[in-house]
Amino acid sequence: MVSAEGSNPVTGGDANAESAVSVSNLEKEYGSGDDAVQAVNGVSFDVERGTAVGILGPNGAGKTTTIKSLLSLIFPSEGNIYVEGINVHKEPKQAFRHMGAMLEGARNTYWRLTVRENLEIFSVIAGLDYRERGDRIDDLLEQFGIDHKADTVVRELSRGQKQKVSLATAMARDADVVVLDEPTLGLDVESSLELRRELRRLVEDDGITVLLCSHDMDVIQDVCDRVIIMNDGEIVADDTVGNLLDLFDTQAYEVTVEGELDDADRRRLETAFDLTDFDRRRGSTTFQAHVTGDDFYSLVESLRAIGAAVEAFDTVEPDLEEVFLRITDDEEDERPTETPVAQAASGGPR
Ligand SMILES: Nc1ncnc2c1ncn2[C@@H]1O[C@H](COP(=O)(O)OP(=O)(O)OP(=O)(O)O)[C@@H](O)[C@H]1O
Repeated sequence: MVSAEGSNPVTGGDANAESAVSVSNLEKEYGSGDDAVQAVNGVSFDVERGTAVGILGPNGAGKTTTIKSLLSLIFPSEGNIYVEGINVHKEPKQAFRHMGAMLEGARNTYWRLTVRENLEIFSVIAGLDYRERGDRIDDLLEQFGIDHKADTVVRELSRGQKQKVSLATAMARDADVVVLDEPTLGLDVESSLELRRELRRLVEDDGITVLLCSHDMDVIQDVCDRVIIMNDGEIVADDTVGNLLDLFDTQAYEVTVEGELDDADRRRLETAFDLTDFDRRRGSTTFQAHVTGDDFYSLVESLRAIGAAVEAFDTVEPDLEEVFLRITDDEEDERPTETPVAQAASGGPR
């Protein structure tokens, strides 16, 4: 597993004083006996104050279970979670004073109440007095661009507006740590971009710590400093977005050869090299070659040997989606020692 530089693994269940969030050896098993499901298996990570961390993973990876444990909505089988140094399961009320949550589908708001009433409730919970509340609510309405909807009931808002109210209520609590589950789900491009900008602003200008779970890689790439990738209840990568992209940088090439490569040649090449995304059309064949160093030259030799004239070799710039797919595919293939992730974890080349 790749570890984020500068992060401090937590051991023995102690809170890490430097961290806004500290999760150690988290385990959660649902059910029992033959029906038992190990949803989370030994997950540990820290989130530094004033940073944004994204949790990515395929369906069933254990992301929601981790988030729900953090919000104390479920009790883990093992492990400890601290928010601002407070154990969320032993002292949930104290921990909640520091936390705001935005759950998928704006489920953390009261849909029958108006936007302003929702913000009132959450600022009362936050302990703000009457005068502070008025100012805070006006600020939030303006900040999130929903002041014109202040007296509308949440149920009647668009999806994007509901998401904004949901984030505003999380902020009404004056939270230090905001936990978000699929914050941009169902939003149009413009609203999604706006919400991403707002989240980044909260981190950079207000020093808020953000932990967000999303299937939307663009959101994670735009908002987060660091990404944790989970698979099968475990963390399989944990590093800065930049480092994870670097890990796969210049390791893939898009190769275009003249002619439509026949199946026998394709199979021969695939046996020797890691090739993907074959596309035969209009008199040429394109594929991606995941090769490094000497393998690159061997591939050129092999193409020459089968008489395939190379039209173009382009470096493929990986995005987070590519990184994610390759890391989780490698896990599925149970070939961890051959992956760049495993190499990096063992101190190998990056
Ligand atoms: N209440 C429950 N009872 C039994 N099993 C559960 C329960 N909740 C989750 N699971 C199982 O635990 C595993 C992890 O689920 P979890 O919802 O945490 O994954 P996830 O990464 O959030 O997935 P998704 O992206 O689909 O939301 C899955 O195998 C799921 O079926």
